[in-house]
Amino acid sequence: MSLGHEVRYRVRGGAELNGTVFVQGAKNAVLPMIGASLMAAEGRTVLRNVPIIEDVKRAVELAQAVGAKAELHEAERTLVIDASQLTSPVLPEEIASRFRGSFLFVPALLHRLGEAVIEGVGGCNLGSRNLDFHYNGFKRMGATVTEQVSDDGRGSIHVKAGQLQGGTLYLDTPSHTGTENLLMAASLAEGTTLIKNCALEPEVLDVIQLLQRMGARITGGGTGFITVEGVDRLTAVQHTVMPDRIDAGVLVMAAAATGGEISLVGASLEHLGVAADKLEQMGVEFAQEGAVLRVRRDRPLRPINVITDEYPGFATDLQSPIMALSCLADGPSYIYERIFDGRFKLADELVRMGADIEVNGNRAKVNGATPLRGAEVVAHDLRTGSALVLAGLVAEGETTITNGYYLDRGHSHIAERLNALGADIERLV
Ligand SMILES: CC(=O)N[C@H]1[C@@H](OP(=O)(O)OP(=O)(O)OC[C@H]2O[C@@H](n3ccc(=O)[nH]c3=O)[C@H](O)[C@@H]2O)O[C@H](CO)[C@@H](O)[C@@H]1O
Ligand SMILES: C=C(OP(=O)(O)O)C(=O)O
Repeated sequence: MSLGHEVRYRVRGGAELNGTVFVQGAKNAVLPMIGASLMAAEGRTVLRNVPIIEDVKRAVELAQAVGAKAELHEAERTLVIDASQLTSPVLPEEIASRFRGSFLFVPALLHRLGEAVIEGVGGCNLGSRNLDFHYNGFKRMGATVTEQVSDDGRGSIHVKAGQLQGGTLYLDTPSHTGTENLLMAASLAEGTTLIKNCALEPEVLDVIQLLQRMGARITGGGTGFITVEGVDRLTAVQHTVMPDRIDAGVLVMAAAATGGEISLVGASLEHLGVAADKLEQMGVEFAQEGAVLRVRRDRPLRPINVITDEYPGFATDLQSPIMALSCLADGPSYIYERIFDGRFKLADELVRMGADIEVNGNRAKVNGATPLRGAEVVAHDLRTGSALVLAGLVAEGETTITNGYYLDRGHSHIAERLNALGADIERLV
């Protein structure tokens, strides 16, 4: 199977961005929602405002691989899932290893089939990305977790459970997908579950809303302590996926990089958390007008200090884009990456474009402002990809970004949307 790494993006820099752009539905909300929809044993779940991205296409393939009927109606941005006949507990490597969200199918498989076989979990390669919080939680609910190696040396993890039992669970740190997985597991477990140290991300709250609509009894979302009273069954419902705050943040930074004024339909300043404050300090002006966020930057960018943190802290997924933006700010910017230990591969690519960046472990110093020039650069992960698009928008000449599949994993029609604002970007296959 092609990995799609031959996709490239060509960006010609120099244009100011102006106009109106739509923020896509949230990748990190729709993926757990697809997992949740597999818990409904009857009826059809209808998810609206679904982003048309590669991760969603993989999730649809994975839902089909375990026996569900899943139809993605791209023009309507609507996904219809009928999970009445789940037939296989296996998350096959060729699909599951291409996106992190595959692991969010495990609770549904445990409840519906009594087991899940995980042949691989993908996602951006950001250093160590363990799943111990998830496995420990499932075990505390009565599941057994074993690793098996087949004759050809391929490993897989088998999680088995009769009826999962409620109990007291915790996350060592407030893991985003960890919270979602334990919430889903607890929703159909017998008895009451308390989950401590839960993630507060807006996507987690959106997933809770979907689960509640399906009949789950969940309280405490957004507080760090969540209580779930297990129920016997969940019902298929309709839900509209929240807007993607990371997509919104990248679009804000595109306007910040080029200057100009854009209106983001569906963006919420509140969802940007501390990132909004940091961008304001850099010189970006915001005006929230209902569901539309107006963004303008008409003075020189100032340097910034960024520490990534769980929500409402500065989102790690916006760290790469702000590194690119910092190259344009007049003076030294400091970035401290606290969530992932392998998220600075971008620095070398930006240096290739003329940036001056010193990396020391999980800290980086960006010495701005340096003029950027077009170059052939590599997207090492999704957010490196979006950061390089930002750099390409202001670089002199032409930038070619290889490994474009990563961008396609998380941004829907990014070239078309930016071109409508005045950019010059081509997706080359
Ligand atoms: C599909 C999805 O929603 N992806 C998002 C999710 O990833 P994901 O849910 O994988 O990220 P986590 O919040 O779980 O990870 C945060 C930190 O906890 C560590 N950890 C996590 C789980 C575990 O069992 N053991 C462990 O040690 C990780 O290695 C990492 O250092 O949140 C990240 C942090 O906001 C985002 O960058 C990703 O875009
Ligand atoms: C790290 C990311 O995603 P995933 O967890 O799906 O790899 C991301 O969205 O930047």
